[in-house]
Amino acid sequence: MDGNEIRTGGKCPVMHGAITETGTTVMDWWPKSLNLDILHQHDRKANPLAGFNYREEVKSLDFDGLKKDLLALMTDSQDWWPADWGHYGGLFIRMSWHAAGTYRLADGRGGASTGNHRFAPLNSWPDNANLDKARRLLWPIKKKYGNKLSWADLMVLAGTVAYESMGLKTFGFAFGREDIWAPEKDVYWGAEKEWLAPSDNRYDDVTNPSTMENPLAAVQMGLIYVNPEGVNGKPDPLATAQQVRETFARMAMDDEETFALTVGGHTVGKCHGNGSADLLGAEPEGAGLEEGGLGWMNNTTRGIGANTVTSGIEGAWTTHPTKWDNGYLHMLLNHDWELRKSPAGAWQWEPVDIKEEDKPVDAENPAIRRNPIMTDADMAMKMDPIYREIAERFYQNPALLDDAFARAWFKLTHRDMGPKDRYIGPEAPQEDLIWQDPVPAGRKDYDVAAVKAQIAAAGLSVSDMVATAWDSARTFRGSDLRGGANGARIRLAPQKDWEGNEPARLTRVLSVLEPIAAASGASLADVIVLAGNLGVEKAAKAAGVALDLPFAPGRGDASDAMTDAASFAPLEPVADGFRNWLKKDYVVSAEELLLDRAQLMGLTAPEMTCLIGGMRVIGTNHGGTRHGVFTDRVGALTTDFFVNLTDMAFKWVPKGANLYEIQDRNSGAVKWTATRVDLVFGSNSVLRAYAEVYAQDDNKEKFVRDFAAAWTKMMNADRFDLA
Ligand code: HEM
Repeated sequence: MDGNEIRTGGKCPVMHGAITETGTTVMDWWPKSLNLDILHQHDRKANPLAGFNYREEVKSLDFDGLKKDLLALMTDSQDWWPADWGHYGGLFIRMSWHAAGTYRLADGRGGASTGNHRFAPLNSWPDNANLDKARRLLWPIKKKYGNKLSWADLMVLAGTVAYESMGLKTFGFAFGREDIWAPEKDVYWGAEKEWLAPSDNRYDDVTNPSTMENPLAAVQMGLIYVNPEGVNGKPDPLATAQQVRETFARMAMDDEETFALTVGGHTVGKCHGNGSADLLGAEPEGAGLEEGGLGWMNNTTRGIGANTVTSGIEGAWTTHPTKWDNGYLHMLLNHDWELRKSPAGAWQWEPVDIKEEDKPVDAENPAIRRNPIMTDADMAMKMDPIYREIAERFYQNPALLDDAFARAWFKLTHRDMGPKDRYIGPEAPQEDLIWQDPVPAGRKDYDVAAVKAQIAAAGLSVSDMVATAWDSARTFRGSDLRGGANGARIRLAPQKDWEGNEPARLTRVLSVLEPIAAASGASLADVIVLAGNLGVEKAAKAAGVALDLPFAPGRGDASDAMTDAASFAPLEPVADGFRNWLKKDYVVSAEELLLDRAQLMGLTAPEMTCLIGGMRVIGTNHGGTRHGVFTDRVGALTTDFFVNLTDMAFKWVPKGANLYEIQDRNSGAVKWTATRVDLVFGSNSVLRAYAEVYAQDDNKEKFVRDFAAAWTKMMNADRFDLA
């Protein structure tokens, strides 16, 4: 049935006029229109626990009781989904890893911190087959601990406790991941329209993994990482090694971490492919409602236990798959391996020759022994020279693997939680780790008013102060809670040299602010923000509005030693619609980049509008250009940007890809120049509606107040100590 049939009183006997299915939305009619929805996800109205403060409440969780219950659950096999060898550890670990492993460094999106694994598309990715069962097995625990335990925390904890129950000394665990209640709308998982479409779609050259489209990290649509059977399903461990290296690097893992994770991951559990994938029903999102939200059901034969089909590969990696031991490297390094097909028809490596007692027993019948297996990615750990060197080293000294794995597992599962101050619970590790971007606490006891007075007397321009504070704060992204003004990393490499930070201007401004910080005891991070606030207040005053921005001291200054310069590279802006700047060789549409950045910063569409309108009249434009200044009164926080944008006295004339002239419609005289980003606020129907609000005569002061609120939100975005 389609919409026309309903409206013409056609075939549908029941009157209903709402669009209850996607497929006929505005975005379908005009696929190129800006998806402002990404700025307004996770509405309070969709949250059944609105007003509930998870991060406070989880502190009173019965941590010990929960852990005991989880340990008991590990070996409490259920008839509806029996545990392999009577232990669910492998399944739960795979669930935790798949929840966390979608994280990618490039934009910080993905990862385990929101519980997104419950929702589409992730709940139905081919690679997540049968993890719906893992979540269902956890339901009694979730039910018991209720609101005090989020799914997001539980899914990561289950894998961590599984490792403990199998004998690994973990590096710790932190609670504090708050659940979302609807699928994320902002995450780009790839352009393919078909699951597991060939890798070639997302590489310029599939033989050169670094050419994978950014910000993607997985090699095919619907996979978390690489294809276990080889590049495009063709076994070749050396080629797979290259893809593993790139994929894990995009998840922020180096060679040793990647090796430790793969080896440690496959030290326990098994692959499932003892049957035919053709007998499986649809994935959860596409399955009939009688499946109760589960997917991949085999309703024709016994498709559980030893007959489960998940990846299609069949077998365990080690002799004792429910024990944390050195069995994986023992198996991998001491046997020759040959390619065979699993019962489900997947490529897998099996030992040419193996002693009977070294084989793992069947997952259900201990009287039968089965061949161990290696995936193509496992073989990469032996065949690739760099991984091989690590393999030999870790095999000789298993304690190295224990430590490397425990640390890498902790990083994998906590990377997107932000700084360690946000960790909750008795087992949260205290050690400073470089990937947490540590920042020491700054002083709060200095005389803020006196410092502000010194800045005011130092003679910096409004534009200098506002632009520097903005550049310091704008790296913040809510996706993994990195970046931001705290730490004043803008004075350290690599940030101080980023083109978008205008190094010459930055050096000049910092040379004024640094002595003020040093003399007062305030951190430079605080002084930069204070200067920005001062600039905004001056601009408001010039527009006739008295403004006294709130300021909370206490930011700290980070050090070079605790800054992993390489991992900051992805935070570099290549475009900043707020500062009206786009790297010259960047071809993506400027307004899409603006939207992406606003989403990462956590701004709503009205907040984004205010900030753009304010920046344009304050005149912070990159390099001091006049593009998009849009006012004759630069430096005053007026509503001129919106007034002039909506005034029919002017016409917009394209002058190149990104530039426009704003001409007087009658005389043709050029008044100002603008960029695409400016004009989107006059042309997009929604953004124009916002622009009109601020162009109205009665909202001049409201604009200043709204700008101030959005500005303050940005300056404090990374003040987790204030939350
Ligand atoms: C190098 C990339 C990796 C590849 C290609 C890969 C591939 C696979 C495949 C094909 C399976 C079988 C799934 C099934 O049929 O049930 C599997 C299972 C598993 N993987 Fe990985 N994996 C990788 C990395 C990891 C990592 C990093 C971890 C955790 C740190 C991990 C932990 C597990 C566990 C515990 C299982 C067993 C699941 C069970 O017993 O039900 N894997 N992996």
